[in-house]
Amino acid sequence: MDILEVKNLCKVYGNNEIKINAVDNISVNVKKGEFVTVIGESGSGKSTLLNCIGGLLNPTSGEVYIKGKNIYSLDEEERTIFRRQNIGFIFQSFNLIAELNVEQNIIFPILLDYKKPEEKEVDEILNILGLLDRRHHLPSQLSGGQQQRVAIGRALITKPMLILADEPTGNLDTKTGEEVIELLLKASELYNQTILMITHNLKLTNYSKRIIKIVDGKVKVDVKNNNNRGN
Ligand SMILES: Nc1ncnc2c1ncn2[C@@H]1O[C@H](COP(=O)(O)OP(=O)(O)OP(=O)(O)O)[C@@H](O)[C@H]1O
Repeated sequence: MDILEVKNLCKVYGNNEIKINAVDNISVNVKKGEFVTVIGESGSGKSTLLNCIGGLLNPTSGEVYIKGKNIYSLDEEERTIFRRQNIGFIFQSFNLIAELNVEQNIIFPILLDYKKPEEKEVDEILNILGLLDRRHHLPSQLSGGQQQRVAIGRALITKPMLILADEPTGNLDTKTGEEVIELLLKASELYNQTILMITHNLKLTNYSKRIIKIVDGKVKVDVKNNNNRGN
């Protein structure tokens, strides 16, 4: 079964006078374990698409199935719980909580579900992301690349099947960006997770087997990349 099915998705911003078809009838399927990069010019609709897929932004029409569940058939509260349990988000601005240390930031999503984090699993994530010796540091005491690794840890800790990443390397230099993506792939392979990642950095598409190009809210190209290094 495909982990993600997007059917005839549309998102229109504005009203009759100024109407923007930000996502214009997109249908796309993604299999479990796939790493897909999403590219396209600024304003082409990439973030809108990702936010609709992630249940953060209600589409105007169309359907999003995750693990066979139509997420927009759920009410808001059900969707929030489903999202927390099944989707990990990584954003360009790391969105860490300044007052919490590395370990506390990573386990935060588990605490939100009133669960107790497994020490072994936290150590495993810290280890794979190279953060074991930073576990008690605050975000302000970390480099950009380290902060993004914490954000990745936070996205992975609940072992969601789907990771949605919006320009995760946008605030990092090229080398750090590549290192972070390599760690993201290593970690997600461990849990057989599916990743949909928006990037402006075409070099990063080399890591993925599949590239989707968005033009004016539509899927223009959906190709398999033979030159992949990751996955
Ligand atoms: N809240 C909003 N209200 C009105 N229009 C919006 C809103 N958010 C986005 N848009 C418009 O929708 C279109 C798609 O925007 P979106 O942010 O999805 O593009 P993007 O491809 O992610 O761009 P970028 O690469 O610059 O982040 C753009 O024309 C944008 O101006």
